[in-house]
Amino acid sequence: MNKLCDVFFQPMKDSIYIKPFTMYFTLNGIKRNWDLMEVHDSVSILIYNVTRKVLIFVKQFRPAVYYGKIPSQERAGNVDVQKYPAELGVTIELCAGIVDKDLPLVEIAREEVLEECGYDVPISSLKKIASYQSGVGATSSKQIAFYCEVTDDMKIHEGGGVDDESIEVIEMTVDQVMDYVSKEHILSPPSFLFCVQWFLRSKL
Ligand SMILES: Nc1nc(=O)c2ncn([C@@H]3O[C@H](COP(=O)(O)OP(=O)(O)O[C@H]4O[C@H](CO)[C@@H](O)[C@H](O)[C@H]4O)[C@@H](O)[C@H]3O)c2[nH]1
Ligand SMILES: [Mg+2]
Repeated sequence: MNKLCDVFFQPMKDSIYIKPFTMYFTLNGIKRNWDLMEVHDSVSILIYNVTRKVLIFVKQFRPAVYYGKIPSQERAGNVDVQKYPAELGVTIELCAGIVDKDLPLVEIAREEVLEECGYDVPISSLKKIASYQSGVGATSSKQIAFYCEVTDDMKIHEGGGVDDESIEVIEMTVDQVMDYVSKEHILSPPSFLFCVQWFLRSKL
């Protein structure tokens, strides 16, 4: 249960996570410009616990998702959190993290599995599924998705993330995940959908 309060929005000041730019260019003789953001690349990991045959995901409050749930006319001043509770911004995602260190991607993926989900896995257990653009309209970052099988005895702590992260680790059976992805709208990113479909297609 997330306890949310004191919510308000402000135009962004300098950020180490997001750098906005306008790109000016001439393409096929036509002068144009495009507003975009530089963001970090990322890794994501689809984790399957073979001991109990469950997929491991993370549930977390996403400010950007929450923002999207607040009607524009109610974004000035403090947000009424009774009317707009934290749950509106809670997503189900793959374990994932930004590439903000000069380390091999597979090592960053291994660290995320440990920090967010509590499983201490060997590098050799991480298999690359795909590499793709995580955004194309406003951001240019790419994401590299891995698949990782774990066993119960690799679990060395509860997970939950580091520093101010507040992550809940959840487990779903194959039936539960099939049911979840067939809902009318799911609060999960496309990378989640893609990797789950990949799993259902190639691992079952
Ligand atoms: N953006 C931002 N603004 C802040 O003000 C801000 N303040 C702190 N941070 C820090 O950024 C890090 C974000 O956590 P992760 O490294 O675990 O990355 P994720 O948020 O899981 O994002 C991944 O997974 C997503 C789902 O697949 C994809 O969509 C993303 O592309 C992908 O990067 C944390 O250390 C957090 O403390 C901010 N980050
Ligand atoms: Mg993360």
